[in-house]
Amino acid sequence: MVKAVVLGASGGIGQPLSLLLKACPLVDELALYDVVNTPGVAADLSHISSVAKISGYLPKDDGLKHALTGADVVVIPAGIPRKPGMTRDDLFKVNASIVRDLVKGIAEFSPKAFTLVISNPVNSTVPIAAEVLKAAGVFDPKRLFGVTTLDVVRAETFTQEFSGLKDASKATVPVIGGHSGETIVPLFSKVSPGFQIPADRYDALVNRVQFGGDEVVKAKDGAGSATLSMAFAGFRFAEAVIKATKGEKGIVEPTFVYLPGVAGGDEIVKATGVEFFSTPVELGPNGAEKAVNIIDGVTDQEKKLLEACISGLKGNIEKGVEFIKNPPPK
Ligand SMILES: NC(=O)C1=CN([C@@H]2O[C@H](COP(=O)(O)OP(=O)(O)OC[C@H]3O[C@@H](n4cnc5c(N)ncnc54)[C@H](O)[C@@H]3O)[C@@H](O)[C@H]2O)C=CC1
Ligand SMILES: O=C([O-])CC(=O)C(=O)O
Repeated sequence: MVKAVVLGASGGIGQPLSLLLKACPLVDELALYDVVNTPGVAADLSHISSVAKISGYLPKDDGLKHALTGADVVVIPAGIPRKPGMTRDDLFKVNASIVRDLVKGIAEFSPKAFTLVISNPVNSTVPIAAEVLKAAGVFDPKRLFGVTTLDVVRAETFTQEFSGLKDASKATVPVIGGHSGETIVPLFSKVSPGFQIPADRYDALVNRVQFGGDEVVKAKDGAGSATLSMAFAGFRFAEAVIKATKGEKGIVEPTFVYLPGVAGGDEIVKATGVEFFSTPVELGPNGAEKAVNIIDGVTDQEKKLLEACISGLKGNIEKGVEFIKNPPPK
């Protein structure tokens, strides 16, 4: 039995993500929670003739508690998206407390659930989630993930003309670091099957992966950021976690984790100096089984990208940790 929960289920990401989870035969029960509109979204999805039993909750009548009780996988796309001219960090003011409060609910009602954080800024919201779980005494680093899959999906898509693959998702194009601008580091030297990026296209391609989110924000012109591609990516990662819990072997996806709590993570902390980092992670029945170090042997160009990534990431992580350890006055 797998119970999946979406917190922020009525939003631009939440609705298509809930649709994909409702259609997934691996999901037996799906609970939707949001501050608005969940009864309608749940009623709509309930007419779909798939396996998952669906329910929708609002904050009233202990909605969060009922949504989370018995959860195996909780996906969080709650919070405001960017408008043109904003950075992801500009979302911190609003989204930090949204994520904090939802994760407090997870700590109380479903402390063993796999928690997948989509809400931006991921570089800070995941450290916030970790600190909340730590404070409640229920933090298991193998069960907390920042969802950076959209960066990987973009990298696969934007390199398709070089990989030559009809189905770009069949390529492995590792993207590591964090999830904003220069903290996003595609490792084109580590693609498989091996293919070459022409030198004169390298900078533009790196930039497109790092700032792919801006492309969508600009095109939506004030109506939000990536939602459909994010729902695809969020579902891909959630499905990978679910398949791994069911015993499927060999599933490796980049994700933003607390490295000291994951096997192999210390080596990456030593190499990067940061404790939260997105790296390919082998998934298993208990979540993040192993953090794979793919930094060794990167090119000089990639080393430079990593330096910029790490200096940006440090501040983002610190900001999230501080938000819980030394909360701002109300
Ligand atoms: N990790 C990633 O790669 C990506 C992350 N994002 C982020 O995902 C978040 C959501 O984006 P959209 O779905 O486009 O925004 P949206 O505004 O369309 O939806 C957000 C939903 O969250 C709900 N919400 C707000 N406060 C809540 C609370 N306390 N509890 C439960 N639900 C609450 C809202 O009612 C709304 O339905 C944003 O922070 C965005 O930046 C977006 C794309 C990619
Ligand atoms: O750009 C944004 O704000 C949303 C996001 O994280 C992405 O599309 O990668």
